[in-house]
Amino acid sequence: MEKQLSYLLQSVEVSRRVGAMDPMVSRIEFDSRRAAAGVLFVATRGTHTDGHLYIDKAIDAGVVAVVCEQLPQSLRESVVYVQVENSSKALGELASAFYDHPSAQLKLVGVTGTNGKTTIATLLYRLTMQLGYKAGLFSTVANYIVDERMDATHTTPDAVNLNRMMAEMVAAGCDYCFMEVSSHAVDQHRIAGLKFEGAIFTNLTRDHLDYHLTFDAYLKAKKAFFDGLSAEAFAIVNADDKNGLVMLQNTKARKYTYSMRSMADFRGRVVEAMFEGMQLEMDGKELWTSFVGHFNVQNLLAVYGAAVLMGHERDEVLTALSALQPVDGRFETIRSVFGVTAVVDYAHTPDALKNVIETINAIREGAQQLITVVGAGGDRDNGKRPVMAAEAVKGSTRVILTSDNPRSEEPDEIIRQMMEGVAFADRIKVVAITNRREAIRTACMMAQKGDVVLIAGKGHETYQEVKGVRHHFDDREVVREVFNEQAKMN
Ligand SMILES: CC(=O)N[C@H]1[C@@H](OP(=O)(O)OP(=O)(O)OC[C@H]2O[C@@H](n3ccc(=O)[nH]c3=O)[C@H](O)[C@@H]2O)O[C@H](CO)[C@@H](O)[C@@H]1O[C@H](C)C(=O)N[C@@H](C)C(=O)N[C@H](CCC(=O)O)C(=O)O
Ligand SMILES: Nc1ncnc2c1ncn2[C@@H]1O[C@H](COP(=O)(O)OP(=O)(O)OP(=O)(O)O)[C@@H](O)[C@H]1O
Ligand SMILES: N[C@H](CCC[C@H](N)C(=O)O)C(=O)O
Ligand SMILES: [Mg+2]
Repeated sequence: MEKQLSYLLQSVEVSRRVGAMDPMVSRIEFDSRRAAAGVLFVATRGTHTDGHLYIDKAIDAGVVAVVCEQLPQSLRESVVYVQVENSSKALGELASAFYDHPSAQLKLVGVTGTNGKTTIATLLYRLTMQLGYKAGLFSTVANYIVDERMDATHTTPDAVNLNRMMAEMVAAGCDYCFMEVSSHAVDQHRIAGLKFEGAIFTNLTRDHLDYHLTFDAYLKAKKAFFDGLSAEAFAIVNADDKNGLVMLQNTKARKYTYSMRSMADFRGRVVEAMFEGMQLEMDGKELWTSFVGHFNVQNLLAVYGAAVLMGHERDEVLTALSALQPVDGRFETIRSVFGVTAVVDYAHTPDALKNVIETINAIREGAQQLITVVGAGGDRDNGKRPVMAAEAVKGSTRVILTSDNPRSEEPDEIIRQMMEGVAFADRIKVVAITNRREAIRTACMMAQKGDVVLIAGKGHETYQEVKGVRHHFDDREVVREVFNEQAKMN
């Protein structure tokens, strides 16, 4: 597949062009290490370095054209230079044009917010497939083209990979595509040039302040997604979150809300809750679902609302919702033969942790203990560490602080920072066990019949990242291992 440079540039606002040739472009790359003959190199500014520094290296590797924000001081004759105001944005637009605007050939729905994105996007994908359509998915856990699964490296891939995979979805006959839209992706224009049919907002609470620096900047990144929607798109937001309506302030899209508390276009409430699931009332009808927790009612309302707005029949959607199963690593329960329930959950923000703990406390019986095992990621927002520990202590009988992808940091230092959030009087409830396997083992050993062990933060992850190396690690495997040993010892 090749495209003429002039064709690609029709989708971009060009400030200046140097070089009269109109070469054929075989690929678009934004990393000079992948540059080669026939490539169009887009120089983008990053968080560690600046792609503009590698323009000459890319040319040495044979690229035919360079898109950049600033022209190099000395220009070479073998290439065409294209100057644009924002090259990250241009990258999205060029990638979209290169793959023949696949997002316009799909009904594309994006989900943003601090928590719930993976859950909602995955459930929409599964529900749509269940209704008989072909669909694609971009999520933190995995990407899908119809039934074909691919590991995901990011919550939202870069613009080139996004458009490449969307083109594959089109070729595979997909009508729909569901994707998570992370705040990083909006900020870095990974979604520039995409045509969205709909957008969903879940909630906004503390996370990623290492990157965005202030909560306001984080909010603005999420809102920019809604500001960029077209008038034909729908925007559906959680009215129970205080920033839900803020997302709708400047959007041209058709506006809808969902809520468990107030008047909204899509409403729902819990009739009965237990570990196995919830009986819900949605849109005036009752249904059984295999999900637990108030936050999942909000997630299911978002799924229901979006499905209805995409034109599916309400009753059919409710029937399909009832058949859906929880997403990998989200409130996954494992029972021991001694009546201990382990819950493995991806709660890695203070708000998610609070919600999961409240959910467990609402359904466990009073006399039983909740033992929480939790850590906080290295090289990520360190301000959330003490708050996560405080949330864990508030709702649990005992807490074991441990490691969760320390990355380049010292695990004990992360735990020390978490411990700072624990009031002196509560320290008696808390122990630190740096080795996550030992932490989980200890929690399972401490638990008695009827107790709940919450293992938070890693959910579906199958690795522990230490000093740049990913070691195989799976919370669920460790729990099963310990429970099996206990069963054998008996
Ligand atoms: C902080 C961040 O988001 N970084 C992303 C960003 O890279 P960067 O800004 O660090 O890039 P850089 O290293 O400064 O390089 C700048 C430019 O120079 C180019 N370069 C660099 C070196 C060279 O020799 N030649 C060259 O051309 C690079 O290709 C790049 O275009 O752009 C890259 C390409 O799109 C991403 O892979 C990378 O994600 C990193 C790996 C990452 O960890 N991102 C996380 C934080 C992230 O994106 N998370 C979100 C949300 C997670 C969630 O809550 O679910 C996600 O969507 O996954
Ligand atoms: N609507 C919600 N509100 C608050 N917490 C939620 C909600 N949905 C899920 N959670 C909690 O957040 C965790 C992560 O959920 P999910 O993976 O769906 O979120 P995400 O937005 O995709 O996260 P990430 O930013 O890491 O991709 C869950 O394991 C659960 O504890
Ligand atoms: N996508 C999020 C997930 C964090 C999950 C947690 N296990 C961690 O590694 O911090 C991030 O990269 O910040
Ligand atoms: Mg996600």
